[in-house]
Amino acid sequence: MTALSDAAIRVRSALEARGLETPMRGNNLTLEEKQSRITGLMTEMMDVLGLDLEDDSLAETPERIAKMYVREIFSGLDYAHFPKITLIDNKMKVDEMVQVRDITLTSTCEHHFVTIDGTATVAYIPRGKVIGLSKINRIVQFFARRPQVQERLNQQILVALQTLLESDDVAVSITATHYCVKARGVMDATSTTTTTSLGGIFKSRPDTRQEFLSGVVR
Ligand SMILES: Nc1nc2c(ncn2[C@@H]2O[C@H](COP(=O)(O)OP(=O)(O)OP(=O)(O)O)[C@@H](O)[C@H]2O)c(=O)[nH]1
Ligand SMILES: [Zn+2]
Repeated sequence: MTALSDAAIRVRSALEARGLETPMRGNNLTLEEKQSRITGLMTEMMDVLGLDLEDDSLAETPERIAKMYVREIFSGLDYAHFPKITLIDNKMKVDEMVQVRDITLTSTCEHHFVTIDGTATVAYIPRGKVIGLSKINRIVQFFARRPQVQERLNQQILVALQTLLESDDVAVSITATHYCVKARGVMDATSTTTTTSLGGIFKSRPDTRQEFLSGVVR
């Protein structure tokens, strides 16, 4: 088993303490065991649907789906995949907002297991440390690679960054299309959902809040 990084352990504890962790019971299965179990279950599901698993196009679908779940779209359930975090001392004494806009976000709705397709905007006010820019995108991706509801995803990214930066002054907003709304059910092809979580002075100071939100709403 891979040892978890200090960053991963601290982020997981912070989420647990706030009741924001994804509901997980965990188990001792290895990646290979998970893949093999899901392959069997997908084979059964396709069989129940009456599909011909001997067809050359369908034969490997159960295995493909299992690999996709475990190693790609649900890989964020395992903190062994938490990104390596680079923090540097704020020697340049930045004290204004750093804002990263339009971070690509692809997640999966936990109610229907279909795609959530959107973007995230993240901002923070540097205190003692500055975080490597790409690490913000990687943290967004890590939590997106779980079955999610957008509200929890938004909060998990916020708390992860607050924990790593040791500062409350972080803001996160996500705008996304839910394919469970667009491609089935209510079949609304145009609506998008925006969620926002504000911490520290983003919440308490109207001008800071406004500066962040003006970068989100175009
Ligand atoms: N708050 C929230 N709701 C979500 C999210 N993703 C999907 N949902 C909603 O979860 C709800 C599940 O409702 P149910 O009535 O159990 O499911 P359903 O019968 O498939 O409902 P319809 O989607 O209305 O057909 C739906 O209203 C979805 O739109 C999300 O990220 N946040
Ligand atoms: Zn859904």
